[in-house]
Parts: sequence; structure tokens; C-alpha cells
Amino acid sequence: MASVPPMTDGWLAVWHAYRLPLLITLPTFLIIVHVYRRFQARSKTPASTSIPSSPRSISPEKFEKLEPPSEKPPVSTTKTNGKPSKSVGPKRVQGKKPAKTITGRGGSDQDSHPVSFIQPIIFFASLTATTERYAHQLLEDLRAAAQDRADSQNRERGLLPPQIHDLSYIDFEDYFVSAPQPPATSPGTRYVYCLLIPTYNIDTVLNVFLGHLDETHHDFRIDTAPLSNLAGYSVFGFGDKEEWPTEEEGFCSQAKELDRWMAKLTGRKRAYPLGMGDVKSDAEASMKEWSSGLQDILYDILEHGGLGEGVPGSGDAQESDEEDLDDGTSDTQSKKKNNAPTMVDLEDIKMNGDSAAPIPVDFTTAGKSASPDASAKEMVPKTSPTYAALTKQGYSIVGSHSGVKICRWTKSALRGRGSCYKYSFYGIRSHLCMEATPSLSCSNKCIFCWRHGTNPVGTTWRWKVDSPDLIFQGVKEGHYKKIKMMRAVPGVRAERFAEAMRIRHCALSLVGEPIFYPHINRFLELLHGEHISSFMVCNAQHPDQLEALHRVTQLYVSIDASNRESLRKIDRPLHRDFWERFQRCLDILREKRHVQRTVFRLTLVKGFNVDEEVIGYANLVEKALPCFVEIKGVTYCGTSTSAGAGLTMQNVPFYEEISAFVVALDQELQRRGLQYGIAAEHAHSCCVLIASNRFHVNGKWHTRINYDRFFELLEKEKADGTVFTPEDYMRDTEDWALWGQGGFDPNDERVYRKRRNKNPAIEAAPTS
Ligand SMILES: Cc1cc2nc3c(=O)[nH]c(=O)nc-3n(C[C@H](O)[C@H](O)[C@H](O)COP(=O)(O)O)c2cc1C
Ligand code: SF4
Repeated sequence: MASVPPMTDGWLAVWHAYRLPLLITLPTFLIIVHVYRRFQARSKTPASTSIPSSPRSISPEKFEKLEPPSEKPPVSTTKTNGKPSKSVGPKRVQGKKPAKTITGRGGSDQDSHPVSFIQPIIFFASLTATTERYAHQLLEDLRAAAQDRADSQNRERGLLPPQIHDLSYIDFEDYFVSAPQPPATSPGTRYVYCLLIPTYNIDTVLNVFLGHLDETHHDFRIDTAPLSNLAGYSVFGFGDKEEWPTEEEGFCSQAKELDRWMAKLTGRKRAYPLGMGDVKSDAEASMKEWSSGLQDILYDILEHGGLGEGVPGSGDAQESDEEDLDDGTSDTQSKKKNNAPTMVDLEDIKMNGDSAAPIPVDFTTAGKSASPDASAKEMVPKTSPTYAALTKQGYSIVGSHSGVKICRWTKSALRGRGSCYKYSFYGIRSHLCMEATPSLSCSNKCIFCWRHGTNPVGTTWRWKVDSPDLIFQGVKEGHYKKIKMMRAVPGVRAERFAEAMRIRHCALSLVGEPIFYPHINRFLELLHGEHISSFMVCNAQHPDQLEALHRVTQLYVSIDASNRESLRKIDRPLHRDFWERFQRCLDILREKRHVQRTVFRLTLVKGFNVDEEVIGYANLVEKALPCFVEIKGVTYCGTSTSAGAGLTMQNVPFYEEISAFVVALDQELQRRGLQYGIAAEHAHSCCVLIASNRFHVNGKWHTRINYDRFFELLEKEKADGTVFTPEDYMRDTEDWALWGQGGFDPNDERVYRKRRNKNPAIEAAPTS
């Protein structure tokens, strides 16, 4: 038998002596290492993980008392040499390559859960503490709003106290590669990013941040709109106008850039327009206005479950016009262009010569009675093709015979790109103007009418009559709804958007004949009661109604021709005695000229009503002695109606031709000793104004309106019968609007549409 070697013997002895402690110590050590490693993995600071804390992981009871953790808000403060901790260097991408898609508004997974809570998250960057101060002010405002509006009855819905993060100290990937996910306990929570940044033309953290957004958008492994799960975002920028006076020169340029990147990354979920403040003047006021507008939107999102649907020219990515191509968002748009919806703006039909011809409906009957009858039918029933055609073109139909629509100039003014000619001539700022009519029906079928073809026509009112109050409330509601939809459009200015939420003017001229409405005077009273000025356009076919019409701020008649034959060809009136009606209207206008501002509106159609008609128009002016004569070129409609009447692009006059006509008319008026002169122009929309010398005071034209004065005088007249004249509420014309100066407000940015004919007459858009 072999013996065990002494060495082995020794080891065995050691094993037997220590096996028990060894068997206990080793597993214990392994367990400790394992636990330690798990602990390490979880022990990052909250600022570096930074997924927004779960608002609804707290019970509703607790939420009622929910206060931000301490007096100091939860600002991320993990600093790494003043630079973002992990944002520089290559981006970490986890998971599978996602499909390269753009998630549109409302297209997220979260949408299966109705919105119950809005969690605002404020992000800011600041080098010299200005922006930081405002960010904390916003934090306080939103916190107060959350508390004020906390609905103790409904603990399952509401605005949560905001979170705040300094962009210098967060990891961008935590917030700007994908949107925060709502907590499992509250899947209806939606996040809104409120971003406040200054602009620096030197290298700062802002460049790193903007670079990160650029990289994220262009990273082929990431969805181009990875933040589309956000409920919305809005940006406010701070800059210095003393050094950088205009946006072109760099004022708030980084805020503008941030707004554009966020639009792309969120799939255009701009909840509120970009706000901008000059730190040396209006920053505080602008910020206050922006903050209050933003709060309204947060509640809108809660109430309606999202940012809302789009209308032509609204925030809908699919409907942005060509101008948007300039704003750097073109890549998303071009992709969308092919599946553009069937929604077409009537102006665009005209401008583009689109063949989507509106559906003509003729309601003409031999009926003579103008008295509204209880059993009468609706003028535009909801089920009618007229209703469908008008709504498709962006009109909101109110009741059964009224309509409202926002015009292209209102959209343009909201973006700081200029107002219509009525701003140059009369001081109407287009974003404060509502275009409406209480009668969609008209008694003419003018060949150039850009509204023609979709509206009913008739010689008498024989439809059900809606109350003026219903119409007034309805048109205001419709207008505000459409303005609100504009908030997501690139370039809409926060301050103009806020101003637009208070209508100051009403152009009663949309489609149809407003004076046709039996309660037009009561409707005017409602407008004036809210200090909304009234511009009323009539077709000179309803002398009885014109005579009975109460005071308006400015009264128009359309003068589409200077003689009977020409008028018949152009206006194609339904009344057989159209010329006599027209003449009577001129007599009435003459009588009213010292009571209200009266205006002739001439629309020049080359080959129809221009050549050799100067004398004829001068005769009409001599007859009615209007306060003003507006002369504008026709805009080409491209509808079957205009084509059928033989109207082509050749009939659109050049601006030089309009100017030549105006000069000839002016000379003819002078020759007759009539006291008129060429006062103002708006070359952009091919429009020139001849005014009576009554509005030429102290060597200066006074074609504008003092609206406050108008309402003062109106109220006094109502109270004690003191009558007043148009001269009592005139105001001087701006220098840039005078004849020869072009008429474009230098404070606005002029944008030339691409692919447009450079001929200014064709560039012109219809105005009411
Ligand atoms: C070096 C420097 C560059 C600046 N560049 C711009 C600029 O390009 N555009 C602008 O609108 N403001 C510019 N400003 C003004 C700042 O944006 C403004 O002072 C802002 O309030 C600073 O915010 P903060 O205090 O939060 O850092 C600049 C300021 C400095 C000091
Ligand atoms: S075009 Fe008409 S509706 Fe539009 S802003 Fe000018 S006046 Fe108002």
C-alpha cells in the first residue's frame, strides 16, 4: 500500500483545521461584492439621471399638498468645469435603430391615455444670471398657477408644480434624445418644455446645446422627431437690442434657432409662439405676457387633450405655406407636401390658378318678400354643398347664414410680415382684424369675385334669420379659435399673438352682402359696444338698406364700372334695375359723407373697366363726393366663373398701369375743380388711395382713423345726441404710407414669395 506524501499530509491538516471559517467567509465576501456593485449602479445623483420625477407616483392626497421639495426649486447643479457633464463627445445610443419617421402632432403612444396632468419643465441657460432670474420668476408663476387652479374635487387632473433645470448641469440625453415617459401610475401625464435662453455670439454652453439638438435630429439611428411625445414646448429668448437692434443683425438669434430645432424634434408641437425680450427695455413685460399666454395654453391642453387641430396656415405641418420654406423647417415640410390635404385657401386657389372650382349654388327666386318668415329655410344648411365648400375653404359658418375667416394678412401680421393696405391707409393692424359677414348671400355674381361660386345668391332675404347676438358670439368664437390655431406657425410673434386675442376691427366684407342681413344695425351696435370698429362694404344694390344703415366707422360701396353696360358685364347683377339702384346708392352716399367716412372701392380689370373710363369714374365721384377713392388691381381668381367670363392673367393690371390710371383720374378731378389728391399707396397689394382735401390738414394727409376718438364720439352721441363728422376722428398718415413711399411699414419684414411672378399686381392678394 502506497503511503501519503508528507506535503499532502500537511495541506490536509491545514484544510481540516480551517475549513469552517473559510466556508463561511468566502460566500459572505462574494455576497458583499455583489451588493456593492448593485448599489454603485443606482447611486448616480438625481441631476445626472434626471428623468423627471414621477408626479403621480404620489397619491392624489399627497399631491394636494404637493410642494416643491424645498424653498429652493429642484435645480440641477452637478457642475463639471462649467460644462455640461456628459453632453460633449459621441452620443450614446441604446436600443435598436428606430424607423426614420416624423411623428406628427398627437401621433404618440401616449395618446391612448387621455391627458390628466401637465408637467411643465423649465430649462434655462444663463451666463450673467439675467435669464436665470426670469426662469425662477416663471417657476414661481407656474407654481402659483398650479396652486390657484388646483381642483380639489378633481384630483385626477391638473397642472403639476413645475420642475426647473439649468442646461449647463443636465445631461442633454436625459431630456433631448427622447421625451420623458409618464410614470406607470399616471400614464396620462404629459410634459411641456418651457425653454428660456439668452443669445451669445461667442462660444458658450448654448452652442453645445444647439449642436446636440442638431445632431439628434440628423442622427440616422434616432427618429427625426424623438420628442413628439411631449405635449408641447415654447421658447423665450433674451437679447440686447442696443447692440443687436434687429433679428437680422442677431437679436435673439439663438432663441430662434432653438425654437426651430424644437419644432423639428417635437414634430411641430410649438405650444406658444417664440417670445423675445430686450434685456434693456421690454424683457420683463414681454416675459410676463408670454408666461400668461403659455399658462392659458397649458390649460387648453388639459381641457382639450392636446394642442388642437390645424387649419390652413395654422400649426398643422401639412399646411404651411411657401414662406415657411425659409425658416429652416423645409425638410419636414417637403416630405409632407405630397400628401397635402384637400383643404385649400380660397386666396391660394386664386393665386395658383388651382382648378379646384368651388360649387356654385344659386338661390335666386322670383319671390319678392323681404320679410323673414318663421317657416323659412336655412340659407346654408349644414348638409348643403355650399356649407361643405365654404368650410373646406376655411370659413367657419356661424348659425345658418353668417361666416368668419382669417385672411392671409392677419396671418402675415401675426408673423411680423406686414399688414394689408388698410393699415397703411387707415391704421388697421391686420392681426387685430376679424373678417366676417352676417349674410353669406349676395345679389351680384361679379366675374372677379374671389368668393364667388361658393356663396348663395338672391335678390331678397327669404331665409331663416339668426339673432344678432348669436352671430356676434359665433363670429368672435370662430375668429379666436382660428387665431389660436396660428400659435404653432413658425414665425408667429408672441406679442402679436397676445394682441390678436382682442379683436379691434371688423371688416364686414367676407363673402356675400352684409347689408342684406335684416338686423344689421343691431349687429353693428354689438360690435361698437365692444369697441370693435366697423368697415362695411356694400355692392351698391340695396339703397333702402343703405339709407337705413346706422353709423359705421367707414362705409364702402364697390364701384366696379363707370357705366351701365360695363357694370352689367362685370357685376352680373341679379336685379333688373341694377343701374338705378346703383345710382340711388351714390345719392345716399353723398348725403352720408358728412356723417361717416364714405369710400368708393374701384377694382380695375384690364380690358373691362379701365380703358377710357376715367371720365366715367370722375362723373361718379362728382355725384357722390366720397371721402376716399380706393383703387386696386383685380387679383386673378382662376375659377371657372372668371374663366367663363373671359378673365385671364392678361386682365390683371401692372402696378404701373394702376398708378397711371390713378394719376389720370386725379387730374380729371382737379380739372373739374373737385378737391381731391393722391394721398397714400400700398404697392405690395397694388392699391392706391385718392382722398378728399377734407383730410388734408396743415399740409399733411390725415387718412388714418383715431379709433379711440371714434368710440368716444359715438358714446357721446348716444348719450346726448352730439353729432360728429368724419373729420372729428381722423389721424395723420404715416410718412412711409404716403404716395411715392411704397406703403410698407419699415418695422415689418417684407417677404417675397418664391416662385411668384415678380409683377406686383399678380403678387397682390385679395383684401376684404
Ligand atoms: C459677449 C456677448 C455676446 C452677446 N451676443 C448677443 C447676440 O448675438 N444677440 C443678442 O440679442 N444678445 C447678445 N448678447 C446680450 C445677451 O444675450 C444679454 O445680455 C442676456 O441678457 C444675457 O443673459 P444672461 O445674463 O442670462 O447670460 C450678448 C452679450 C454678451 C456679453
Ligand atoms: S384684408 Fe380685410 S380682413 Fe384682412 S386684415 Fe385687411 S381689412 Fe382685415
